[in-house]
Amino acid sequence: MIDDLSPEQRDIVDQPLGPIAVTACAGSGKTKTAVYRLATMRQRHEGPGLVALLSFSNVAVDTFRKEYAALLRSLPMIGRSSAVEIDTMDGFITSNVLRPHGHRVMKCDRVPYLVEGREAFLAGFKVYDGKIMRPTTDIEVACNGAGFHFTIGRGATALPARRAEPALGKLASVGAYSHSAGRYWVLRVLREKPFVLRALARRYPHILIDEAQDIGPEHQAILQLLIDAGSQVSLIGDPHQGIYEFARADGTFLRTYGSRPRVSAHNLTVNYRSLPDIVDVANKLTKRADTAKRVGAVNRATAYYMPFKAAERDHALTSFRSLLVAAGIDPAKGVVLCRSKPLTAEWAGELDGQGIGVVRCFADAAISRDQKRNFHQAFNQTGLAVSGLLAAKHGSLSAQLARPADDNMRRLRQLIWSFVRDPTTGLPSAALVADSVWHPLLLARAQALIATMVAKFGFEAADNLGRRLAKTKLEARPLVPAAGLAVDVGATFRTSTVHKVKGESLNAVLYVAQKGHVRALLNGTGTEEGRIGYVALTRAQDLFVLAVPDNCLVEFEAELQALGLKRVGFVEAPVQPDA
Ligand SMILES: Nc1ncnc2c1ncn2[C@@H]1O[C@H](COP(=O)(O)OP(=O)(O)OP(=O)(O)O)[C@@H](O)[C@H]1O
Repeated sequence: MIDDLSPEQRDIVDQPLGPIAVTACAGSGKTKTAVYRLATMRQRHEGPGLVALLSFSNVAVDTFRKEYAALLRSLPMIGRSSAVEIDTMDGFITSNVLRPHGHRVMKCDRVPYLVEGREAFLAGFKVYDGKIMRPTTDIEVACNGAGFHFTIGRGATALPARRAEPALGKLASVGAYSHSAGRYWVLRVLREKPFVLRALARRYPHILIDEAQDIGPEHQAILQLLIDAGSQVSLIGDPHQGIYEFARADGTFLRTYGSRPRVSAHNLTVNYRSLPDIVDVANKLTKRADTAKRVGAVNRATAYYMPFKAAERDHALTSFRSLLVAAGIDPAKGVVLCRSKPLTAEWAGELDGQGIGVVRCFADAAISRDQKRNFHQAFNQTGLAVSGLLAAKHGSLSAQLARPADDNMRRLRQLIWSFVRDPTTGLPSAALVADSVWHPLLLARAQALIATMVAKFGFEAADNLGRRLAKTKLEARPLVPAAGLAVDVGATFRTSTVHKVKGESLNAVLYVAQKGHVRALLNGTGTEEGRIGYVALTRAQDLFVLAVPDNCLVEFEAELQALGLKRVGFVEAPVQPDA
């Protein structure tokens, strides 16, 4: 069954059942290794319980599910057992602990639900930070050994437990929790209700965690409880790709796990994704000696740096396009990566959002639908807006829409989907001038939608819909520029933050760096900023271009060249034979 694995992958897959730790380089086939390992674990595990494969993004989980299903189809001898579970780490703890058992510590009379932070009813849930009242959903909970440490706000102001815990408890009493509070409640369930922990460890005797460098202290504490209760936990990941330090995930668990007694440690050192020049640059950054499986064309560089002027974005993009054409890569496959969301929006040509509160949510939904073509996001944003037009007691509407539990909720979901989909009768087009054309249409249609929800679904509307739907901060311009509506996707590159493309393989990458990002990249993977640059670099299969602000080029040029990057200036696109 493991013919198409490399020897080092096969060795990992073939290990006896029991905890293992795999430290791997970028592009080393962790996905394939994890999926095959899951299959052999399942095959070897006798007795009750499930084998779980957990990761940290929905995209990774979808990929694992597809690849595992394909593996099962191609290998009838391992049976079509369904006794594996593939989920995100948060999905796993939500469905196994929070939803079935959260009420035991949250003291609520309903199934707990996640709030995003913008739901209107949250206005009634605030906490005093010693100076001002702040939203309870802004409380960050950190696991602090056997206890917890609470902070709030951008400055991470410490919040005493005597204030934080009652505030979290009040929100929990209506069933609501934020992302951060969710992990707090899970830990409390597992620590305070030992029978839940025992049952969980029995149900999941083997757990394999992918992207294990992203395990933060709270997830680690949850896993440690499971290990102590008898689960065998294996980790696979790349410590150089740890880019969730804001969630205090610094890769320590993965780096040290292999030295624990009874945990066998392994490495993956062959990069199947990138051409050798790119792997060489990656090796210099990580001080590793990984090898490239692919072979590059003679005399063609694949890793470049390119000076650019901040005010001349189009010029830089044209140069990137020329490089793609010269390398024989379809320009539509080029991806522009940026460090931050605002920089990404700037390079994608997006304008700032408009409106406030509920109207801002509707405006964001129109932009998601008409510019980003992301209908799912548009639906979620509309759900949030609609819940802001209903009485506070319907605060869990967005969560219910995401997982409709009965026919009534399914019908409502359809109604809201029709509103989202149709710019002529529902959510008005983002191409309309926001304050004078888009807003009056939205006002009438959103009020009609709420009237239907009241009459046919028994909801209660919020007070003063007109005020909630006011046109404050809408401007005399469309929500998106006319060009942003172009369906000609070939003309524009996909633009993304580095975080969003983690785990992906991309043909060609333009990493748009600011001065600090270049410095961090050159310094290697010892800092999170450096690891973000490393993740951007290692997504590239055939071409990597680092865009460096021209006013700091002199400072960096020698180091860029020492790293193995070649300088590119403006390159004319060769004339196409069929042009
Ligand atoms: N044994 C193999 N032979 C040939 N190709 C392989 C092998 N294993 C993996 N690959 C290919 O290598 C590429 C990279 O694999 P994958 O995306 O799983 O890498 P990864 O280890 O998750 O990388 P990263 O952590 O950088 O995202 C994929 O295209 C995959 O099909």
